[in-house]
Amino acid sequence: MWRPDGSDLRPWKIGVLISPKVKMEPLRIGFLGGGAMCEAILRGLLDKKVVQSSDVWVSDVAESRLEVMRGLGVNATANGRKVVEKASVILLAVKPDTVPEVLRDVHDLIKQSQLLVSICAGVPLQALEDLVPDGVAVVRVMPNTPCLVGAAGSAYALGKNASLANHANIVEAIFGAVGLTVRVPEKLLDAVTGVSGSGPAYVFMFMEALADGGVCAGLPRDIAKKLAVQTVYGSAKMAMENENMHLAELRNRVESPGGTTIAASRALEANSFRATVIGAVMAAAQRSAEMRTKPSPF
Ligand SMILES: NC(=O)C1=CN([C@@H]2O[C@H](COP(=O)(O)OP(=O)(O)OC[C@H]3O[C@@H](n4cnc5c(N)ncnc54)[C@H](O)[C@@H]3O)[C@@H](O)[C@H]2O)C=CC1
Ligand SMILES: O=C(O)[C@@H]1CCC=N1
Repeated sequence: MWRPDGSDLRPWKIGVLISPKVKMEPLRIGFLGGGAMCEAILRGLLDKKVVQSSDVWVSDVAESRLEVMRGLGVNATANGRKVVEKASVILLAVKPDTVPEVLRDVHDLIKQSQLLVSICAGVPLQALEDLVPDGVAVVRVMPNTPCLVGAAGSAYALGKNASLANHANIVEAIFGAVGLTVRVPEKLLDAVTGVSGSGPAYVFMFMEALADGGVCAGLPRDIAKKLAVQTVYGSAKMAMENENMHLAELRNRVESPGGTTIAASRALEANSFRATVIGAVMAAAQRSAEMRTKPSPF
């Protein structure tokens, strides 16, 4: 269950809550890749005190990223092998096309007692399992950048060696501390990427356009931005607090007969707003599926 403030979601408590038989050690997390997502997850975990900074190791090839990590008080190194030696959970957070070389470099160090968690878009469990020693548990997670503020939406799928009682518990402890988590069959992770993995970008774009609309209608930019962001935040809060109500019902309550909102809704429909958003989700989901065979050229 998601608790927006992340309270009482420390891993040992999760272990007790979900399965009284599971006794979990404090997490030692090793990130391979210290970029934007590592930072978002890590800041969220440190903020919620799910791990101590001394129990976190991060490797990156960029010195500038290692500096950022040292600034967070965690152990930072250019050597991924040191990270794997220390961690109980290895969190793979490099770009998808870098995954094979990064895992080959540490292959001989990975033990069956460790869990590999990959957040890399489009990289299948089978490919990950082929890159680690036999029997090692692997979980694929698709989180999103709101990890940073404890409001992520993450979905995960368990690999063939990962168990519900143990490995799902660990993943829930990590990603549940920084937002909502759901378990899905792996085949749905491309769709998840289209909705929530990439989703924050569409929402930021929408807020930007909403603010621009305000400026177009005469508002000063700072006021337009504040109102646009608050409107998205307040609407999301209402949708969460009325989860049994259809989203169209919430919309209809704003649309007074003959009023301003229905005029705007008509303009949005005339410009295929919903079809455009659905098309964007499909484009991201298709790109996620395609990344298995066509990696990024960049
Ligand atoms: N950015 C997002 O919103 C989301 C990203 N993801 C996934 O997370 C992964 C990371 O994405 P970002 O953090 O956005 O990318 P990023 O480019 O910010 O971070 C990747 C980091 O890996 C480092 N790196 C490159 N080669 C390395 C190596 N051999 N060893 C160690 N580090 C190395 C880079 O220097 C960089 O700092 C990707 O696979 C992406 O698909 C998943 C969900 C959301
Ligand atoms: O754009 C990307 O490929 C990554 C995966 C999900 C969000 N960002």
